[in-house]
Amino acid sequence: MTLEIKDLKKSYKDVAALRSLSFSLSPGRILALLGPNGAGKSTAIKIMTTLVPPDGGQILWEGRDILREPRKIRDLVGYVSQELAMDKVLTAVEFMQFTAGILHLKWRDHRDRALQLLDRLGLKEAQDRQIGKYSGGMKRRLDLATALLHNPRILILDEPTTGLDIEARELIWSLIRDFTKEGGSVILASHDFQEVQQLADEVLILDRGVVSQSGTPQALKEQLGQFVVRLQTREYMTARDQEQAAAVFAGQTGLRVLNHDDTWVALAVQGESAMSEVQGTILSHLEGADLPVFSLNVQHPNMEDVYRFSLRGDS
Ligand SMILES: Nc1ncnc2c1ncn2[C@@H]1O[C@H](COP(=O)(O)OP(=O)(O)OP(=O)(O)O)[C@@H](O)[C@H]1O
Repeated sequence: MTLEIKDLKKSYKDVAALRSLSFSLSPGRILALLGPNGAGKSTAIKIMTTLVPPDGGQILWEGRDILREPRKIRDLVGYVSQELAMDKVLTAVEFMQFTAGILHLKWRDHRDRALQLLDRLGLKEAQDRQIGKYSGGMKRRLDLATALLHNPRILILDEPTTGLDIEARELIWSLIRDFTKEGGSVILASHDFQEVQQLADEVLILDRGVVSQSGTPQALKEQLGQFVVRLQTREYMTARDQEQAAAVFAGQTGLRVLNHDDTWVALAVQGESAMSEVQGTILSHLEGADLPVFSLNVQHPNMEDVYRFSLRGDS
C-alpha cells in the first residue's frame, strides 16, 4: 500500500514550522528526510505519528485520509523517537509487556514476537535486566524492538543510530532492511550521510518548512553534476580571491559555480569527461586567468554535496 502525504502544514503561533510537505512512499522503500536544525523534520514526524495535529493536509492510505483516524495511524506506524522515554525499573520484557498494554495488544499473543525481536536485536541475554542498567545503544535497540511489536507497516525513525557504535548501527540498519524486505516502508530522519547512503531509496531535503530537493540518491547526485570540484587559489582565500576565482568559471559551458563563500570555491561539472580531463580544464582556465592553484579536488558528488549545495539555493 502506498503512503501519500499531501500538503501537510503546521505553524506554531507565528513560526511556520512546516509550510508544505508532500511525498509518496511505496511498500519496501526507505525515504530519508534531511534538513538543517529547525527545517521541520520533527514537526512532520510528530504529525505523521499523531503527536501534533496539522493545520492542513492529508495522509492517505488505501485512498483514505487517515489523519481523521488517529487510531489507524497508530496501528500502521511504529515510531522510534529522538528522545528515549523509558522506565528504568522495568526489565526489557516487562517494558514490552507494558507497551503491549498501552497499545491494547494481548500479551499472550505478542509475547513470542517480543522475545524474537529482543533476540534479533541482540538483547536476549539482557532481556530480564532492568533498563536503567542498559547502555545507550541497548536502549535504542529496545526502543526499535518495541516500535515493531505491533507489526506496523510503516516505521518512522528519528535519528535512530545517533551516538551508537558501528556494531549497534549495523544491527539496526540490517533490521531496517529486513523490515522493508517484508514490504514495510520506512521514513528515516537523519543527519548522518553514511546512514542515508547505506539505506535510502529516496531522499527528501526540507529547508525552512518546504521541500528543497527530492528524488533517488542517484538522480539527485546526477542532477548536481558529474563531478564536484573544490579549489583554492591559496591556503586562506579572501572574499576577493574567491570572487576572482569564481569569475573565471562563470558562464563556462558545462561548469557551474556552486559557491564561493567558504574555504574554497566549489564547481559542478556536467558532461561525460574523465576526471583527468576535468582537472586539466580547470587548471588551464586558472592558468589563463593568471591565478595560482593551492589545491584542487575533483570527485563524484556524494549525498553530502547534494545536501550542502541544495540548501544554498544554488543547485
Ligand atoms: N512546540 C513548538 N512551539 C513553538 N515552535 C516550535 C515548536 N516545535 C517546533 N517549533 C519551531 O518549528 C520550527 C521547526 O522545528 P522542528 O523541530 O520541526 O525542526 P527539525 O527539522 O526537526 O530540527 P532538528 O534537526 O533540530 O530536530 C523551528 O523553528 C522550531 O523552533
